[in-house]
Amino acid sequence: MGSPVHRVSMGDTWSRQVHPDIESERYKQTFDVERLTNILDGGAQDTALRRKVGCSTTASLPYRALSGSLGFSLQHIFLKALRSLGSEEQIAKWVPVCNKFQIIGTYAQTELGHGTYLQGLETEATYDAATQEFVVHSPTMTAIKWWPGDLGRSATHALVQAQLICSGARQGMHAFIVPIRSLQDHTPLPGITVGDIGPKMGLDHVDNGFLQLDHVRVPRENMLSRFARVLPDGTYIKLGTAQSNYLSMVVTRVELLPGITAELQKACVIAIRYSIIRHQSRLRPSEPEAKILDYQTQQQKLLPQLATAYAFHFLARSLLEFLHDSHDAILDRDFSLLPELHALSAGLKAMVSDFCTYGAELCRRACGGHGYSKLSGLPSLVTKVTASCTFEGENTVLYLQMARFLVKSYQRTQVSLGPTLQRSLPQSVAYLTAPDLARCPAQRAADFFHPELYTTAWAHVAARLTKDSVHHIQTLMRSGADEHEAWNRTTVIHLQAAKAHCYYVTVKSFTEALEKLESEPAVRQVLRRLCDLYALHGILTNTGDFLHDGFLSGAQVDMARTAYLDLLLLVRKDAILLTDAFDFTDQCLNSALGCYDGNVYERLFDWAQKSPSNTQENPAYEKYIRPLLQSCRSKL
Ligand SMILES: CCCCCCCCCC(=O)SCCNC(=O)CCNC(=O)[C@H](O)C(C)(C)COP(=O)(O)OP(=O)(O)OC[C@H]1O[C@@H](n2cnc3c(N)ncnc32)[C@H](O)[C@@H]1OP(=O)(O)O
Ligand SMILES: Cc1cc2nc3c(=O)[nH]c(=O)nc-3n(C[C@H](O)[C@H](O)[C@H](O)COP(=O)(O)OP(=O)(O)OC[C@H]3O[C@@H](n4cnc5c(N)ncnc54)[C@H](O)[C@@H]3O)c2cc1C
Repeated sequence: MGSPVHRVSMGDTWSRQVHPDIESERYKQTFDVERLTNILDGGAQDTALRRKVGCSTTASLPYRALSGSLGFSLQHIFLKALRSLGSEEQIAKWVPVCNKFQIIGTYAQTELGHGTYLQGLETEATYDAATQEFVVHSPTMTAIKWWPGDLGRSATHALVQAQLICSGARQGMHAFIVPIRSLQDHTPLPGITVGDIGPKMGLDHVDNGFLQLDHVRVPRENMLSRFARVLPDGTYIKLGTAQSNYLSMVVTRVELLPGITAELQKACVIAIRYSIIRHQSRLRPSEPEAKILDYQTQQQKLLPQLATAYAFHFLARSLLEFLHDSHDAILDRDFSLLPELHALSAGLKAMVSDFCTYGAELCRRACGGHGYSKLSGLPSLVTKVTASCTFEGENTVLYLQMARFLVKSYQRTQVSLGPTLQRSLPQSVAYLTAPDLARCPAQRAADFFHPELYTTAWAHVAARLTKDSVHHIQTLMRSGADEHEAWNRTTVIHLQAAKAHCYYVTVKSFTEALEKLESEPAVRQVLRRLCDLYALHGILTNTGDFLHDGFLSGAQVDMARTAYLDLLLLVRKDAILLTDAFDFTDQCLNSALGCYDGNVYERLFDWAQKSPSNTQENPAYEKYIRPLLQSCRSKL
């Protein structure tokens, strides 16, 4: 078993001596950090493998190690789309050349004029039976592909999502592999205009690009044909549903979750380690300046974020398991699980990216001025995770997809009650037919430490908001609105229902993960506190939803708050160990505030002196400052 990676630090002078403030936080080990790391990885062997790969590859290529941002991430998405949408023959042809990086792929779906509304995509792929080719074309300016990652300067091939036109009809969005640059000299191929879309808010290591296609011809075999086929004479054979070619987005949304969650985990590691080193003001006039993590408000800022980072780890694992269990069936064209999988992937990607963005920014602000310094690693982390609220589906739109699924599920309970329905409702919405608990049974604060109690509370609120949204639609339609207007005028309530449902799913997946840890009592206890904290933090930041119909009384909210504040003190004791368990190397954190050894000030000063503004000639002096000073002097 390799040495814990979080001790593989910057390798600079200060790595040799751990700061006493942070060292003392590691003495009292209430649980085995290495065991928790193993649990997060899925086992000791997985930890060893991750460390081996992580250290040998990223550390040996320093540019890759910085903040863990790897290049060519779209190759992975190109491959996933290929595996979801391609036939076995197409997979056999294209996957090996991708794996060997003989080609560099990107996923080109979004256009200048459309990102969300896929039915509005304008790029066309018209079948020419005479030559058995597709003519892929951007008919308008707004059809130009815009945003695909690695397209600006790197990709040689694009998986282009286009409206298929064959047998004289438009057949909807289909995927086509289009070579865009020469494999000999990387110049754009005939009919291809390609480049970078220019500066962005973050993700500077990714060359997001544009692609304009002028009647580019590709062979018939380049249309990914798992769910649809075009015969040599142009006959269109549909093998899936209207949304089959959306499958790659479902897969990507699920598989992005661990990476998005890792950004919040890193922000928590940096901010919590810094909050142990940073002393500021006094808790008692007679005492030395306090570690800022000893202020209750600092605990309230950071520790629920730490709980969220752990909650999302187990949520992502549970959704990945669901994807792996259902993906093969879907590839075999059994679409029975697809609606639930789509709804969960959409809603949970929206929630995880929303909360990770909010949490990373909260961690940054909790570090005061040094959190505004790029040397903290936090600003780049915040701008990077912010992008996840938009890419792979803009969050509002994705929450509404979840809401659509909740409404349809609830409507099913209205047409036929009875035991058969309970079995047939998808597992994630089974609570819609469960007997409703009108009132929370809590009698004292300690009752809120029972997962069953807070899971039921979340299910109650999610069910009420879903029913509320359906009744709102029905009321509007009775007053004369058509279904589309009624839907749109209810979307604010739909969003509330979708968010409550996503929070319920997360709480449930965390409690289920804990049930599997019976053989790890110490780790289970510390994770149980985080699960309690995550659930109660959600209740206390949405008390209105729980008070609304009297499910919780005011007195019970006070009990929940008492339990919550007690939890902050308990989790505070294990905070450093819980951040160590994520096992990020210092290179990956790329932060002067978050290093394992805690020597913050030495690194801030050292890194500042090494920053370009201190190591390069200052042209401003000769050009502006000296003339200014001289002109002012001459007037004295
Ligand atoms: C280090 C950094 C690494 C970064 C990597 C970043 C990579 C980013 C790559 C990208 O961003 S790729 C582009 C991603 N773009 C999107 O995600 C587009 C989002 N828009 C959509 O998914 C659809 O247009 C939308 C769901 C919003 C609407 O779909 P529709 O236009 O078909 O309409 P509608 O909402 O009426 O859905 C019709 C039916 O299809 C179903 N449906 C929609 N999307 C589906 C889907 N994906 N899978 C399965 N079913 C789906 C939907 O549930 C519904 O079923 P029911 O009629 O039974 O209710
Ligand atoms: C960093 C980054 C990387 C990306 N990488 C890729 C890539 O590799 N490949 C690729 O194809 N694309 C990529 N994209 C594009 C991304 O997928 C789109 O930006 C995203 O799907 C949103 O579409 P849009 O930009 O057209 O926004 P729009 O859909 O125009 O949304 C704008 C606003 O309108 C609202 N809105 C839109 N439709 C509705 C609706 N039906 N109901 C309510 N509100 C609505 C949205 O909520 C949002 O507030 C990337 C984007 C970013 C930021």
